[in-house]
Amino acid sequence: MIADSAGGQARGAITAPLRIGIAGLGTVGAGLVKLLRGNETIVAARAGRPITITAVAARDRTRDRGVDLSGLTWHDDAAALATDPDVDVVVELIGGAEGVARRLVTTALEAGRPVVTANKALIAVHGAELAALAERAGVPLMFEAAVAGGIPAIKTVREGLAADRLTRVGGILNGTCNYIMTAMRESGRPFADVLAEAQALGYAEADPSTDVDGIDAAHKLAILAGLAFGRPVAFASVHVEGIRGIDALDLDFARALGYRIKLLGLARRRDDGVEARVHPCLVPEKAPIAQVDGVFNAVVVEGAFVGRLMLEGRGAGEGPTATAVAADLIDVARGSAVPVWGRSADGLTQIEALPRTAFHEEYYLRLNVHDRPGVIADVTAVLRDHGVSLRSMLQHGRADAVPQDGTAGDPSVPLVLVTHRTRESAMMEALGRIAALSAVIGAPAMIRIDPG
Ligand SMILES: NC(=O)C1=CN([C@@H]2O[C@H](COP(=O)(O)OP(=O)(O)OC[C@H]3O[C@@H](n4cnc5c(N)ncnc54)[C@H](OP(=O)(O)O)[C@@H]3O)[C@@H](O)[C@H]2O)C=CC1
Ligand SMILES: N[C@@H](CC=O)C(=O)O
Ligand code: NA
Repeated sequence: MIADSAGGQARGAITAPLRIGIAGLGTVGAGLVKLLRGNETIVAARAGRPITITAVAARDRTRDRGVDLSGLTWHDDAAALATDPDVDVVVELIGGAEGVARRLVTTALEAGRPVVTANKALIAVHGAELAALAERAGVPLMFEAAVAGGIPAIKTVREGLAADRLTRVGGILNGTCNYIMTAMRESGRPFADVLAEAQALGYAEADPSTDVDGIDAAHKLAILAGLAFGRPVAFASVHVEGIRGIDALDLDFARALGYRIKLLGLARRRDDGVEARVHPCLVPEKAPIAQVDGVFNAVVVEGAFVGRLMLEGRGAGEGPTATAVAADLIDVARGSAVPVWGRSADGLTQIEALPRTAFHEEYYLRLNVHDRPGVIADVTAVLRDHGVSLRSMLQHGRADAVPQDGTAGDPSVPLVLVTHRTRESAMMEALGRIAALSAVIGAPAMIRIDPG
């Protein structure tokens, strides 16, 4: 009986190994095999019994994964792990909100098997229904690796801070994007080169656009916000922007203004609802989060009683992620289980996040403008009309070379404006009008400013 074997240590009677089946033997799956074997004694001592791998599944049986799989049952259909009689706990490390990962997790929970997964897409999109399934079956569904890799983010928010009313959660939640922007800033290397490096290091998702378009960070933010605010956040309501629009010029201007650019996830409880969004932000370079570089993530939480805390650690890669998966397995082996969203799934409804028109921020704007008299007056007149107040302005010299739009006429120059706090609805309207000015070339760049 799974319930007995999973609850062994609590009753102090069962020392039989916890038998696990691993679906997915890529970066995380192979990393987990190495960790469980390399730290076998430590893991057994902390789990109260050995954790042994009995079965595995992946697509390509012939691929060398750098780990010895002899003696393990191989399943061509990963979903078969859910009903393998020699598997007590299913470990899902394939990825994706749909397809075989969803089928495997659903079938395993329906069959009364505990599940451990690193799959943020699955939990962010289907977390409410999976929580209900897990609760009905009375088995744990664990996903520490899904958010911020090796940082114990789930445990901290759901258990460590369970007594507080949390008001804010978020941070740097994607290692690939942070790695790319750090390298671009420090060495001026091109986006594509650094992305290829992040993929080779095992940081990126199977489809790296999930990382660079902000979706992976949004999955993690939706999960964190759901835990912090007690109800899952409807994933489709999370506002998402990635890093493709960040130009090397913006990194330089940010530096000149005393900021760094970070892709941040921000979820806040407000009187009128919950904000949940992912987008690049300028953060003051002295803010602790601005110092979090490379593959490192930072999880920031604020609560009425606890105040503010920030956890920092590696957010992606084999070792850190495998550590988080193994920690969940140790919890399952010990018989400790916490409700998926920190409270009963019965009647749990989703939160719809507020639309972007409700945001209220300071903004950095970069325009490419024809360098001719009256341009600044035209731009500032639009901002005035929409009640947007300017804090500072930067124009780097005069471009006396060829115009950037390739046409004859005035040369073009970047013009950078920083505003005071304003409603995003006003900023959106103003930007629409600014983009239509004859002196403005192409689409303006807009990046929000966060105190960090
Ligand atoms: N990489 C990281 O740093 C982190 C990843 N995660 C999450 O962990 C999970 C795994 O990520 P990662 O290890 O990087 O991914 P990889 O792409 O490295 O590995 C995916 C594995 O899944 C297997 N697989 C894919 N499709 C199928 C299928 N239809 N049936 C059976 N097996 C399949 C692949 O098989 P084969 O090898 O034969 O092709 C491969 O072994 C994802 O949910 C990811 O979001 C979470 C935190 C960090
Ligand atoms: N692709 C993700 C991996 C971990 O979640 C990232 O880069 O952070
Ligand atoms: Na984690």
